[in-house]
Amino acid sequence: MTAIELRDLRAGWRGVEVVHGLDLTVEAGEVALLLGPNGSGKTTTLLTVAGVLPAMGGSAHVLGKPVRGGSPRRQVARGLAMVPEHRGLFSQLTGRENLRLRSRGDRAATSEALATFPALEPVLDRRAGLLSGGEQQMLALACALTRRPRALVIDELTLGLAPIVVKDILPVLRQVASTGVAVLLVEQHVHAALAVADRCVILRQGRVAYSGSAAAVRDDPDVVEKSYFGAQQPTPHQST
Ligand SMILES: Nc1ncnc2c1ncn2[C@@H]1O[C@H](COP(=O)(O)OP(=O)(O)OP(=O)(O)O)[C@@H](O)[C@H]1O
Repeated sequence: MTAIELRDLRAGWRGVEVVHGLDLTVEAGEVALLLGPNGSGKTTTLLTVAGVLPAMGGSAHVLGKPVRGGSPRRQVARGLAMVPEHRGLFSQLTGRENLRLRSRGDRAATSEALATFPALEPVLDRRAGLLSGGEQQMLALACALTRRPRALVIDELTLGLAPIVVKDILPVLRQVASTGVAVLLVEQHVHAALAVADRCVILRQGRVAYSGSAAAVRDDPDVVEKSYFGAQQPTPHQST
C-alpha cells in the first residue's frame, strides 16, 4: 500500500515556492530517504506532508487521503507521526511524562514503543532536557511510536549526535518499517541513512536531482556528490 504519495508537489512559505515539482512515493514497510544540501527544501517537504504547510501545486496524499495545509492534527488522527528537527520533547518533563502525554495515557502502546528502546528504561524518570542527545532521540522516536503510526516522518533524527550513536539509532528505523510502517526520513548522515533506506530522492534547490533505489546510491557514491553539487564542479583554482 502506498502510504505517502507526492506528485509534482510544489511547496513553500507564504506564497514563495521553494520545492518545484517533487514526485515521491513511500510504500508501507519502506524507508525512503530525502537528501539534499542546506536549504534545498527537505523540511519544507516534510512539513507539507505533515499538513503544516499547504501544497502550492501538484498533490500530496498520506494514507490515501489528500493533505491540506493547516491540518496537522487531522494527519495525526489518520496515522501519521512526525519527529521534528528539534525532537519535539518537553524538556522540563521526565521521559515517562513525555510518553504519557504523547500516548494520551495508552500504557499498552507505551510498553510496545519502549520495547524498541530498552536503553531508555533506566533513564525514564529523568527530565528529558537532561538526557543525552542519543537518549533524547530515542525518546522522541518512542513518543512518536506510542501513536502506532502507519506513516512516520522524521527530520534530522541524528542532529548533533556522535557518529557512534548514529550507527545505533538509524537501524531502528529499519525495524520500525518491518512492522509495516512507511518511514520518510531526512538525514544529514548520508551513508548511515543510505544503509537503512530502500529508496532515495536527492533535492537540489527544490528540484529532484536524483530519484531511485538507495542501493544504487550506495554502490556509486558519485551520485550523491553530483546531485549535491551538479555535474560541473569548479576546480579549486576556478573558485575565488
Ligand atoms: N519559516 C520559514 N519562512 C520562510 N522561508 C523559510 C522558512 N523555513 C525555510 N524557509 C526557506 O525555504 C527554503 C528551503 O528550506 P528548508 O528548511 O526546507 O531546507 P532544508 O533542505 O530542510 O535545509 P536544511 O538542511 O538546512 O534544514 C530555504 O530557502 C529557506 O530559507
